[in-house]
Amino acid sequence: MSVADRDPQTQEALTRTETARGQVSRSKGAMPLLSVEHLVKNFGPVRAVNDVSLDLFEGEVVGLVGDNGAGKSTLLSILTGYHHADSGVFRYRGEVVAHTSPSSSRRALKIEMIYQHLDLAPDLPVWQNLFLAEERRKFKIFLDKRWMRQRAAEVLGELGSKVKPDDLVGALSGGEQQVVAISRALLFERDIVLMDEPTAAISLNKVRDVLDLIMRLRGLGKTVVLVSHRLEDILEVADRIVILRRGTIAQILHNDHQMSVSELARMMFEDVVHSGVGISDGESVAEENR
Ligand SMILES: Nc1ncnc2c1ncn2[C@@H]1O[C@H](COP(=O)(O)OP(=O)(O)OP(=O)(O)O)[C@@H](O)[C@H]1O
Repeated sequence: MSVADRDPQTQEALTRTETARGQVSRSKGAMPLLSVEHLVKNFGPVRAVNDVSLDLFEGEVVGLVGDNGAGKSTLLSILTGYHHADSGVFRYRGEVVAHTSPSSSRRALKIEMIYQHLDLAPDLPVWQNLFLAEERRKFKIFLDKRWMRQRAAEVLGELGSKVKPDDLVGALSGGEQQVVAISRALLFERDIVLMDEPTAAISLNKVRDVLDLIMRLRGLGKTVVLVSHRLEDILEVADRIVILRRGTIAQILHNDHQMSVSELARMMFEDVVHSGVGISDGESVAEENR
């Protein structure tokens, strides 16, 4: 598509990505928290992730968007160690990390994944859910319940939640359960929180709470990667928006909070990578970042 074929609204939005490119360049001095370089993942003949390079910085919210099948979930599942990349490099604070498993994701890359269907045990209280499989023991034998309850109360407080450590998870609302899942990131001092469609399964009036929670995490210096089909949520909270198309980063936009949902949707589906209007394609932006 030529520049002349593009409607004015889209052209205006595209021009704004020039600013995105500049902003990313200006952050050149900052060391990325996590860099992925040239990630590739094939499922048989399907290339789900195709040469993806991306830097994540401390205390930013990155919205990851794309059509169905664009590769969003696969990219997240590589970051969580659930899937292995066929090739690619991971750097945490500049150091190359051999990232091969969910445990290396949590411990070496400091990533916590919040799944859409929150992976919580409804019959257990909040504090037990928080420490599930990572309980603290006294003298290596007895569960240190007092300490765990106290830590649980502290992190819930940091997130500004009214949820109590002894509340039964099954009795909490969807939004409150999100708080519990996210609390684990604080408890175990993860740096990066990946969220896959966190607002898809909750009632509309609780969406606000989840978006506030994301902003609170950002305020605490955490990096959040948010995958969502609700573009209005992405536009509200993301600092940068990464558009994936057929496994490739098509664009990285700086969110100036001026873009409309329809503009972003148009950019998701419009083939602009090779349009020659100076739009930052993923690879060149990632290169600039380094
Ligand atoms: N386990 C798998 N086996 C085979 N193909 C897969 C597998 N997981 C994903 N794919 C394929 O990889 C591509 C990317 O899928 P992925 O689920 O990552 O996309 P997505 O952007 O998350 O899509 P959606 O928004 O629909 O969840 C698709 O073509 C999909 O069919």
